[in-house]
Amino acid sequence: MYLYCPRHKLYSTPIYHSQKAVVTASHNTDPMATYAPLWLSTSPSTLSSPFPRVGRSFTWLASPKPQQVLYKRLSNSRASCIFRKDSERFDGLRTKGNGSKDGAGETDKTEEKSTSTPSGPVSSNMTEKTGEKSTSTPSGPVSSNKTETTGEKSTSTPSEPVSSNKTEKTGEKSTSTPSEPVSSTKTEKTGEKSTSTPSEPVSSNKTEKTMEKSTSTPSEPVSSSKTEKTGEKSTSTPSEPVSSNKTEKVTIPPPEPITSKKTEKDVFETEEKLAESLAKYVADLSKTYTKTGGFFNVVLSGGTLIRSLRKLSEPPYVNSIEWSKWRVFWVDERVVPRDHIDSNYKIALDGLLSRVPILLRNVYPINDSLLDEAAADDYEARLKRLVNNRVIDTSPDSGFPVFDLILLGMGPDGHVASLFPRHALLKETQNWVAYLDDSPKHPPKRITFTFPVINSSENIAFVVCGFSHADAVHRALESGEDSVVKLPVQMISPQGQVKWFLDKDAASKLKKLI
Ligand SMILES: O=C(O)[C@H](O)[C@@H](O)[C@H](O)[C@H](O)COP(=O)(O)O
Repeated sequence: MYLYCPRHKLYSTPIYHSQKAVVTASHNTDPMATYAPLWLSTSPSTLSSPFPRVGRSFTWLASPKPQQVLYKRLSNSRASCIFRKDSERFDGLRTKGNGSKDGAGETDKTEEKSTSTPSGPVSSNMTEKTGEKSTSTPSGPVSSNKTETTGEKSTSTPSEPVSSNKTEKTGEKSTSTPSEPVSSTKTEKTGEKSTSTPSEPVSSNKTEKTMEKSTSTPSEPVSSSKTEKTGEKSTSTPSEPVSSNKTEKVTIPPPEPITSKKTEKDVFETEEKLAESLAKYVADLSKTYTKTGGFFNVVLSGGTLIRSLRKLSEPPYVNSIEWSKWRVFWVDERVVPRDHIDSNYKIALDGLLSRVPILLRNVYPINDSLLDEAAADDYEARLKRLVNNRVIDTSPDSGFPVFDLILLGMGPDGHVASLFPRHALLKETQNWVAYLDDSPKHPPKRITFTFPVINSSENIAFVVCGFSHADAVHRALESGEDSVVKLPVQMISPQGQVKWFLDKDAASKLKKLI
């Protein structure tokens, strides 16, 4: 099923059978503003009845084979339909950039070419391939595809044009079932349901490095438990046509009613077993996001997290993961030179990235020639260029960047990233990246993602080991809404999935294990 705007000869998102849509109001500057799309009951030649007016809802008819999906799923389970000319590529698509020097941290010349660096939250049109239906709960992309528009230049000779208007991701869902945890908890909250089908294994990405064959079998976490919470989620849509000076979008609730955002926690007997399960989780997500050409935008923390990711640099994952499709960012970073012992980039490079065939060009450390606030501003501007070039998704709701996976540690005081208890940055709601020079954890000067960015992530995984974290883990997972002063970790409430990887010590003060 397509939406079609006869006035602008624009096709739109193919819609699945029985989906409902509501046309909301639009900016009159928007080429689609004046007209809601005309429904195509079968193919462009047989247009269905005149299109509904703004504000009315209507049901998609039977669905012919969709061509291209052009919508971004909104965080509250609506998807805004963004049309494109049936014969034209996306405007703003870059031809293959001349790229920049390979190597981590080199400014990507094509990044620089983007004309605008959005000031606040960014909304951008995205290419979306069909998100195939899944029956399972979302852990993979809610629906996020990115047109590859920057010269994502590989360090190896690209076998195909590095940048094209090729779409990169399908809304595929991982079929990952983590190795049986001894305990894991699933908390159901209202959220969004992905509708992608379980992904098939991607072709393995042969690594240039040979590693000893690992004989380890996926680990058995100590315990796991699932609890269900339900809640209403508003999918408010304008009841009245809104004045014509707003952006008109077709908002499409998902084919099925929204379901739950899950918080899972797996507890493992040892850190070794945690590391094995964490590697499988990350590899499964990578497979989901990189299937049929998508990229996997991963965000790392500092601290002991990297050590727990070590299994990714061993077979089978070092060979099976499509590392060339990984892009790596940092949720926080110390404002020190990249080769400094305190640098999270150095920790990750030494502990993981130098051991896997990742393209260093797809690794985005901070610009270590900048100090203080400038380092944060620069990283934020860089992210916005990548968003503008459709390398990173944005949440159509909030305009903040949407990463596929953010891997977080947590301090004993409940800090996450470099967001510390009672710090002013906990209240930051506009900037994507903030600077602080009073970190209670050494070193004092850092940059950090803010909560709006962290909470826009499609998947968040906490990796926490050690008895010293047990109190904060208990407060994060069991203190509920009643705690007067929230720890930073309690302010993590993403639209996507949250999974906790805990060793027994860190989970030792949890009441509900099974
Ligand atoms: O740059 C940092 O320091 C980290 O990003 C920080 O947020 C870390 O993840 C926690 O402090 C947990 O650190 P440990 O895992 O070492 O306890």
